[in-house]
Amino acid sequence: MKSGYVALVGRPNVGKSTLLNHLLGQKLSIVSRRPQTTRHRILGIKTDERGQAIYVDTPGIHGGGQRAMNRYLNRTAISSLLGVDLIVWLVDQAGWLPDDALVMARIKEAKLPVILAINKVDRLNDKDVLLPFVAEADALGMFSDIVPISALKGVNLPVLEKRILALLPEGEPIYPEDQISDRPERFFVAEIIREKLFNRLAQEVPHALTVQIEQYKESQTLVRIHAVIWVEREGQKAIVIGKSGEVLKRVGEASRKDLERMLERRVYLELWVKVKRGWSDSERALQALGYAE
Ligand SMILES: Nc1nc2c(ncn2[C@@H]2O[C@H](COP(=O)(O)OP(=O)(O)OP(=O)(O)O)[C@@H](O)[C@H]2O)c(=O)[nH]1
Repeated sequence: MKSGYVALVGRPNVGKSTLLNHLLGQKLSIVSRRPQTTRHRILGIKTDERGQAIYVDTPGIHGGGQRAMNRYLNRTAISSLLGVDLIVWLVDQAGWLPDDALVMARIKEAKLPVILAINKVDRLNDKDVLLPFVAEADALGMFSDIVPISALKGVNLPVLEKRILALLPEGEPIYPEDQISDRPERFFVAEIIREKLFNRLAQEVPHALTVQIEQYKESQTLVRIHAVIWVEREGQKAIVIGKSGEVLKRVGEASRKDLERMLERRVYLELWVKVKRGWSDSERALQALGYAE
């Protein structure tokens, strides 16, 4: 049997969450059209007869931006390379971008086997267009494998998985076979609420928003959840609440539906919107909200 840790790295929006969800066959991390929605390191665990691959989903390693949230994201991305056995680097079929140079530098430092997965090839009518990119990547001499994939359509994912397992060390499974994550349920609860907010408020309240679960009480038939949505300004609070509370009501309803499905129990969900000025730019506020490592 094979078993080990696989770091999934790549710049924001390249399709890491989509790939992870597809490989695991479950919706674990948030998928969004907006970049930088994966703030947490999520372990997705896939066990089959060949072995166990433990995926570490890293927030995008990217340049620019000196704010605390960006620093946090960069730190987690780098620390997620410590202790892994293999790196899968996801890039877009359109080619390298300036940010990719940063990722490349990190990966070289890590001195681990690297698979380059070229994603979104479903966007290409003529696959030959990829050849120069593949040749250029190959010439770098830093990849164990180069695999074109479509995370969205599931193209070539069995090949990718096969290569991943081939490169993992021999070993017995580290986690129980039926475990798919190491995150507590309340983490997924916050992620689901945040996903509904992002879906609803796409343009209006970008990253200045986070969800904190203040209370999580379960009985056999019911889960009572009390969540606070933190924003940075009064104006954003008004947007999240909406006219006569419309937005918040819809977000609550959509979240509750998903939560009841996930938790297989009735859910009583209470949402509050609160203002904490400058939270995304304050290391201390980030720690208080659970973004500390
Ligand atoms: N056409 C196409 N679109 C894709 C593919 N994979 C992902 N996408 C889309 O790309 C966007 C970003 O995907 P995500 O999976 O959220 O990207 P991510 O890398 O996890 O992004 P962050 O959370 O910002 O780190 C979404 O709109 C996906 O539907 C693919 O293979 N083909």
